[in-house]
Amino acid sequence: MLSLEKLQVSYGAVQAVRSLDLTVGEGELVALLGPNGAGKSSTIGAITGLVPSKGRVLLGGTDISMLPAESRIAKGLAISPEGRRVFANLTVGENFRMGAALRRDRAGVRDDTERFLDMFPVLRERFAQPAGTLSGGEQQMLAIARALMSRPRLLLLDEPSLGLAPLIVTKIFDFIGELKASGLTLLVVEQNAAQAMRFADRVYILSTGEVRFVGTPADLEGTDLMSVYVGG
Ligand SMILES: Nc1ncnc2c1ncn2[C@@H]1O[C@H](COP(=O)(O)OP(=O)(O)OP(=O)(O)O)[C@@H](O)[C@H]1O
Repeated sequence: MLSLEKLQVSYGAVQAVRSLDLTVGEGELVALLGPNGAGKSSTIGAITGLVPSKGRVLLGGTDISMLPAESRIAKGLAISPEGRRVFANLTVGENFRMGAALRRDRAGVRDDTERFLDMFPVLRERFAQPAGTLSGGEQQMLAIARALMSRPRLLLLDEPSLGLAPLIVTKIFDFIGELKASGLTLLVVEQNAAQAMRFADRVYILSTGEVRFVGTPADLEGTDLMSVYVGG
């Protein structure tokens, strides 16, 4: 579904990502782990087209490297950004509609809205409330639901656990597990390795812009890679 070939991201003299090769198969959940400054957000930015990069980004076999960010969304990419960036002044309902802005199937949009409100009942209670008044965990749920409203082929989740209480983090990852079970393809960037590994088929560990490990969570057991690079 996603293939990164020799991806490079530089900010002036800083090489944030160096020749990264990464794949996410259809229906797979891949976790991208690594310490602060490893290049995880830069990788996500390069996939969405919001950060300039070199190398190739293929979505479903099609090279999207040259496409602007909005065209990539139209091709089936969606992101729940780091820091739960919802439209704070818009209501929860309006955030849902923004996520579905490119869709023309009204009945489908209605059905999906109901589906995600069933999954996150608290968002139904807050439907008419400005998103900025939600708690951190509620905003994270909304950011994910909004991304899902575009009916993506591939969902990118950038640090869904950031700044949330452990109980909420577990809830968010339970939901991510449900999304995977429904057949969605996911790339999840996380500092919280234990949660990310619960449902991951494969794990990439990135440090200073380079891959240090690729394999299954089981392959990681018995190595000291987690404590060396991720601290857990
Ligand atoms: N706009 C920028 N200008 C200059 N350097 C940047 C910029 N954005 C990121 N960097 C640098 O690139 C490197 C990778 O940053 P990136 O944000 O991709 O890492 P990360 O793995 O997402 O880290 P974190 O987990 O702390 O969010 C870091 O050294 C960072 O300082």
